[in-house]
Amino acid sequence: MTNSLTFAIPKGRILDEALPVMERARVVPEDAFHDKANRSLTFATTRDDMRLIRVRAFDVATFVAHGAAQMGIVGSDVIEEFDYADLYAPVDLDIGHCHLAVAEPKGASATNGASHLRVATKYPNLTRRHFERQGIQAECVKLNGAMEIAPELGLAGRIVDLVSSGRTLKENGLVETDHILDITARLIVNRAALKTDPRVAALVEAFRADSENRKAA
Ligand SMILES: Nc1ncnc2c1ncn2[C@@H]1O[C@H](COP(=O)(O)OP(=O)(O)OP(=O)(O)O)[C@@H](O)[C@H]1O
Ligand SMILES: O=P(O)(O)OC[C@H]1O[C@H](OP(=O)(O)OP(=O)(O)O)[C@H](O)[C@@H]1O
Repeated sequence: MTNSLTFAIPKGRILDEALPVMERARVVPEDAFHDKANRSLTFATTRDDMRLIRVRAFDVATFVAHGAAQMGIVGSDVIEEFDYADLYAPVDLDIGHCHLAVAEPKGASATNGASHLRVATKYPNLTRRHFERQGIQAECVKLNGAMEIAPELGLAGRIVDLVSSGRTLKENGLVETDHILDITARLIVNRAALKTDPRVAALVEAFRADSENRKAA
């Protein structure tokens, strides 16, 4: 067998939408992958030259950028936050729709006139860039989840986080004040692998063709 391809996918919420897209590109995990009790992180696929790894969303980009995985699926939020030069995102998969937003406690108007702000977020780079464009220096407090409780506990006056239905903000007494970035999940590939391994290029074409078929339908 030739050297194996490694395809990285996030373990959380994109997964359900990603699996049918992957299946149409003939990337199909073994049955054990669907067993919630299974603690394995590596899974065989129906291709004997490909395996899947299931990792955290931010780590998908890291594995692919370093060539430890040749390709993967991840939200454009993660791609933009890291901005890895070795990562190429050739196909918008039109799944995992959400947006990145600034939010603050209802009635606070905390950003008015300030030149320096404290912001709780999982996205310090995107946050700093967003506020820099407004001439504001953002001091970021890095959290990995549950950003929405930070203002109430005095950790930061506002948050930058993903919003989909808006329910999490509402149920935590926050309102959106700025829409930063629309987000969808993308196919990502390692640039060197794309140049040197024709199987990677063929898979990119399979995902691209599926995406175009869906757009045309
Ligand atoms: N509310 C949402 N609606 C739609 N897509 C979302 C939403 N929240 C996050 N996403 C997308 O899903 C990705 C997170 O995927 P996932 O839940 O698999 O992450 P994870 O690996 O479980 O994250 P964590 O590191 O928090 O454990 C985000 O990067 C974003 O692209
Ligand atoms: O607008 P909504 O539809 O309410 O979705 C927004 C929530 O979804 C994401 O969290 P997720 O559920 O992925 O959990 P996390 O805190 O572990 O990231 C995000 O961080 C928000 O908390």
